[in-house]
Amino acid sequence: MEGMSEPEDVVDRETPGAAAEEEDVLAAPVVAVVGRPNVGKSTLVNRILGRREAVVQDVPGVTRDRIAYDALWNGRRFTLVDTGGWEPDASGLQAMVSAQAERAVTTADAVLFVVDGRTGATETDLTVARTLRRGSRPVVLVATKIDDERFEPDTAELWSLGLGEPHPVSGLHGRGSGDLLDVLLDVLPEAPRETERHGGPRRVALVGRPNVGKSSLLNKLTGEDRSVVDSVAGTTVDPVDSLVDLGGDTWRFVDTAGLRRRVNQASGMEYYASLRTAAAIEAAEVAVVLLDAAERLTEQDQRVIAEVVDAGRALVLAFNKWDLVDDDRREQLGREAERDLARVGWAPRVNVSARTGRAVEKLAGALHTSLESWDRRIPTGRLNSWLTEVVAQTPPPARGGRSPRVLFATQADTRPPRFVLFTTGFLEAGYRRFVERRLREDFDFTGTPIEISVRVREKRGR
Ligand SMILES: Nc1nc2c(ncn2[C@@H]2O[C@H](COP(=O)(O)OP(=O)(O)OP(=O)(O)O)[C@@H](O)[C@H]2O)c(=O)[nH]1
Ligand SMILES: Nc1nc2c(ncn2[C@@H]2O[C@H](COP(=O)(O)OP(=O)(O)OP(=O)(O)O)[C@@H](O)[C@H]2O)c(=O)[nH]1
Repeated sequence: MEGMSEPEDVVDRETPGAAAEEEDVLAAPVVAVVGRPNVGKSTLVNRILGRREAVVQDVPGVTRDRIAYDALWNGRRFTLVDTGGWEPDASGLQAMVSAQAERAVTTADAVLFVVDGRTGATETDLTVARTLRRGSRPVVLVATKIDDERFEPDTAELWSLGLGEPHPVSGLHGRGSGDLLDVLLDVLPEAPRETERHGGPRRVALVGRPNVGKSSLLNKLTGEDRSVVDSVAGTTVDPVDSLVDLGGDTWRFVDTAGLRRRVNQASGMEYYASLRTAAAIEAAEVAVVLLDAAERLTEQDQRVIAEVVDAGRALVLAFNKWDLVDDDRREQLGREAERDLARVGWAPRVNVSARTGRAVEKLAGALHTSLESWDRRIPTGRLNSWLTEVVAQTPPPARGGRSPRVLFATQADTRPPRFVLFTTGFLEAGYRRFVERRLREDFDFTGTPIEISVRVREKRGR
């Protein structure tokens, strides 16, 4: 930049157009940036983006800990996901960064693992490296803050992480970032992620507050005698999944080790339990939130549900312990659900009993329904003819004497369905909710959250 050592301009200055290229954006492979706080992730991301900071996912409250950007290098597009922004917590830092790495491994096509090149590898870095080595995604090891060649020899030590060659860069000045991106593109899959989606069983998270019967249900689903496959006792970051045959399909219940090892649920493990819940949801495509039908719905139930929705995963609500539910309780539960579960009125519900095995096969149907909605794409043409009609019937409310016009819409993504409305002005949240309700009525999005964002288009001066 300011005449420092070999400044590199890392970004092609081509600006991606809005709607016409939406498909390309979709197909772009995903690169997750993982690393401890303060190692220079954000600086590196900004360097790669040329400080354009094109926020793709700008819906507040939806992606608290992940921000995705469109990036372009040598004519190839990819989506860069900055997984930073954790509040470091003295006791939990290692676990948090590890969980973040686990998510990256399950959700990204490649990982940029960022280590402070001057500090060297810390305990946390070693733990993360272990997680990344176990995953199947290519990892590019980045040693940051190498502002000039004097520091370069220090980075050799990072070979010890077992992730191959460390790539020294200076996010601040750009040094080495071009080479890094070349290496990254080499390991990135050419094919869009879509092609990968059809391999393997679909991933399910079984979550819920303590004592709702998660272990019991899992045991029912897998058979009580199924041996615990995890051999590393006492670790909290090992994701161990269970394969479950249900309704003629095999499902991968993710991160179920904690459910099997009761010993881990001793006192003081609440923090880890919540971390696990978050990691399982992130790793899954659909979450079954288990509720205790015999008891009142609680705040904690609501929180778990909100976590699933905020993470953008498909959702199934399962009321467990149905063997304890009599007519009175059933009526009461109906009222509670109407009041407390209105926000997820779109989620399929099944009433099960882990104890008796009642209706557990019905879970399969609900899982399929939710996942189909989660995957659903409405072609742009159809979406727009529908939208024209909806807007004509009920135009957006005027603000300051003017009514914003809705120009067109596109479904920018699936899993979950994300829609972008292009408008001439601000659209109130109420109107967005109205559009969501109509979308649900007309296109059946049972079981999936929907995101709607609005882009205000500049006038073209005519
Ligand atoms: N000298 C030097 N300092 C850097 C470099 N990259 C980052 N830093 C500094 O390191 C500090 C942390 O950088 P960030 O990019 O915010 O680190 P981060 O990993 O995103 O941190 P979190 O937001 O906590 O995840 C800042 O003070 C940066 O200015 C670099 O290449 N050289
Ligand atoms: N009557 C009845 N009891 C059940 C049922 N499912 C689980 N329970 C009981 O509820 C209690 C909690 O079940 P768990 O399977 O340990 O619940 P959990 O959600 O795994 O609990 P944590 O490990 O604390 O998170 C146990 O006493 C179970 O026997 C059910 O369908 N009917």
